Amino acid sequence: MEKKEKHIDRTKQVITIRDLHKSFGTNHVLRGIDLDIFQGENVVVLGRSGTGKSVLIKIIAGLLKPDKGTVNVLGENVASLSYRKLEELRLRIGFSFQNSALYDSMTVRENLEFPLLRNSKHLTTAQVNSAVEKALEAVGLSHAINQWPAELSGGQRKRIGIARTLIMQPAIMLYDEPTAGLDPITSMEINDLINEVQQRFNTSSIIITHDLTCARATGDKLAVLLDGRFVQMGSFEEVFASGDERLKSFYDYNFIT
Ligand SMILES: Nc1ncnc2c1ncn2[C@@H]1O[C@H](COP(=O)(O)OP(=O)(O)OP(=O)(O)O)[C@@H](O)[C@H]1O
Repeated sequence: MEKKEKHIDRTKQVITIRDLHKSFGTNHVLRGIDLDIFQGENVVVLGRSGTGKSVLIKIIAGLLKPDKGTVNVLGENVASLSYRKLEELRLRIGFSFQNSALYDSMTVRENLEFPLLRNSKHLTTAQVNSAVEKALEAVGLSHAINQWPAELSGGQRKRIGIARTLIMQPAIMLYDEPTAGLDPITSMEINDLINEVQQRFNTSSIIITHDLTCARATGDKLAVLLDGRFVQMGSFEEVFASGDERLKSFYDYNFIT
């Protein structure tokens, strides 16, 4: 799918990170990260395994505490939030993690209802049904509502996982390796879905990936993490036209025509 016209609102900063540091013992993982993400913007984070990409998104979601620096998400300084405020903030962040598996013992409908019933107890049955139908429609799987996860393909399960996240109407989506383990055609469909979610719900997203086709298809901006810092930041074309040897050394990007 061609990228549609983007609606990035550069007056609305959704995530602002300054001089972020994080160590585990002597392992100094993040060594001064700066990042700005605007409303409606998709940012792809690239980097070798173990460079701290997951640590970064866990800090953004308040699951890990920074050692130094500031992380502002949706107007809140994450490190200074009380437990209750952090819970409220997390409800506005959708996680599509590799291991965010569906519950096999629940139908698709029940999987989608689960986060709603747990977090929005005041909703009527009609409101829950409508939210489930809307989320399934957004991922193109309305017909799967009564199916079991085991009856779905890997790509369909990924879509249902994204629908389960969308049902909470997040302002920010965090995708951790969304195309990992999927064939190229299914991967392209997930890339299209990431863009559709961005267009339709005006979300800002961080997409962690090793898949350069995904990076090119979904990223308005790419940030390349190396040795705890972003060493490149820009559009796909800018980053890969840079001729940076550090990129060439670990990405065989010649397969992209
Ligand atoms: N809770 C933790 N305790 C101790 N060390 C951790 C913890 N979480 C992450 N690390 C370390 O931080 C470093 C970065 O890990 P992280 O999972 O962020 O890498 P990544 O870039 O996401 O890798 P991959 O691409 O393989 O998922 C690794 O050295 C890891 O061992």
